Amino acid sequence: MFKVPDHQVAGHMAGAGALGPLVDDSGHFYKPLQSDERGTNEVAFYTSFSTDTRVPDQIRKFFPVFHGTRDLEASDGSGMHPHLVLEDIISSRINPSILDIKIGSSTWYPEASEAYIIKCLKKDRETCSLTLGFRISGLQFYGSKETGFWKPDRKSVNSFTHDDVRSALRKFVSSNSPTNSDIEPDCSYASTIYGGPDGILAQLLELKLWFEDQTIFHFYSCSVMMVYDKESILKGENPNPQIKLVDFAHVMEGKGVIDHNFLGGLCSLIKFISDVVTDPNK
Ligand SMILES: Nc1ncnc2c1ncn2[C@@H]1O[C@H](COP(=O)(O)OP(=O)(O)OP(=O)(O)O)[C@@H](O)[C@H]1O
Ligand SMILES: O=P(O)(O)O[C@@H]1[C@H](O)[C@H](O)[C@@H](OP(=O)(O)O)[C@H](OP(=O)(O)O)[C@H]1O
Repeated sequence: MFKVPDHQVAGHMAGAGALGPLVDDSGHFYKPLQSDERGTNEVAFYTSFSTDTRVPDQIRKFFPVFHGTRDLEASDGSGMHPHLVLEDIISSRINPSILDIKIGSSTWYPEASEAYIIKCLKKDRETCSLTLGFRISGLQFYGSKETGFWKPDRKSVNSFTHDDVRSALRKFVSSNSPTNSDIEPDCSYASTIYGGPDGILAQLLELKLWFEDQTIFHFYSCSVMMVYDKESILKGENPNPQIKLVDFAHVMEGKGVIDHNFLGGLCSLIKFISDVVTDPNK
């Protein structure tokens, strides 16, 4: 039985007459192929990535597992449509806190059309991408049974300033309510979620090491998803903080050159997160 995902935070969403992803009970996430070259490009990326022996095994855990493509009844009611069949990186979690962070100061690739470059550059300028090297694309933070989720709409997230980004990265790991802007985030989960040998910072640093070396792919407009279960912390269980890369519609060949656009953004994100870990009371 296919349904609209409960916890999607960004991107094209399924809805009345809108084409968007679906999930089922088997732990799969079905992303409809976008009708232009974005769809075929994303399939080509997953196909080549999953068979490329140059990709180290320990790096594969940062990508959703790819199970090919499948024709499904599209969410917009337009009939059968091809979908990427991906590992659902969220569905096994209860009340997950999620951040979708689009990496790179430039979301457009050099070979793109003038019209596409203009569209992306406008967005990169209006958001934090150009100045920070990344922008928050979407988020949902779990507060408690009483407050539920903080899930600001797309327009508010796109207008985040540097201070808003800093504050969001603190709220993500705080025990107090994310919805109440008068309360200073306490960052009391910073060491559990960001820090430690299995924390988000360690994972980002491992990914960075690969990006310092790999010249196979250039990941334009790709996101790092960060996710954990806040309720598990409250129960004294492992909140299982994880990063995963998603959205490969604009991955280009690296042609022997490092992906300095992605690497720069990743370094900037790492610095923001290390600041929270080093000085949670700032
Ligand atoms: N494998 C996955 N498992 C679970 N959720 C996912 C997965 N991939 C993506 N998502 C959810 O869907 C959202 C959008 O994903 P993605 O960026 O791939 O879509 P898109 O429509 O191409 O986005 P955009 O409009 O930014 O290009 C993510 O923010 C996340 O909430
Ligand atoms: O950041 P927002 O406000 O969610 O805006 C979307 C975002 O910039 C996507 O990256 C873009 O898809 P591409 O990267 O694939 O171009 C999409 O274009 P679209 O509406 O033309 O699909 C935008 O709507």
